[in-house]
Amino acid sequence: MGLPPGFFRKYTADSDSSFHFFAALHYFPATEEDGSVGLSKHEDGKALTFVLQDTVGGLEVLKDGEWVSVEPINGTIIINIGDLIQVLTNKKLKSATHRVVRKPGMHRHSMIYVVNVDADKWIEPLPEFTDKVGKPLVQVGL
Ligand SMILES: O=C(O)CCC(=O)C(=O)O
Ligand SMILES: [Fe+2]
Repeated sequence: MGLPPGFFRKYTADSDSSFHFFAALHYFPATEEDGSVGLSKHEDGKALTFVLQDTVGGLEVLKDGEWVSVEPINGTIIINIGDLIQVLTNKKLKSATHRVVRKPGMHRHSMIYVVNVDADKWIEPLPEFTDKVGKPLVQVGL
């Protein structure tokens, strides 16, 4: 990204207010009654999400208007860019739209670790990612 090592440390100095969190998720098998939506399409709102999924699959990412399956690869962790990083980088790094589709007859498990920033940090595009006027494309206060 062209930023010095440790640059983001100042955004997570106060771990009490940044409230990173871990969650273990269980998706039940799809049924005719309930359908197959596990998580409807969304973008992650914080800084980063680390996702560890089992071998069932079902995580999909929207790429050029098409849903692409994020196939489970043993021993890998998926890192999702969240909205906060998208804003800081002025959309150079994109917060991907994704969803989880449940499969018939299969329980799915995943674990997520969400990295946030401190509650009092102002989030707008960093000068390194703006034009000469420094004009942000979007601005969010958290
Ligand atoms: O369960 C997964 O694989 C992804 C979960 C997810 O996208 C989320 O919790 O935001
Ligand atoms: Fe997500």
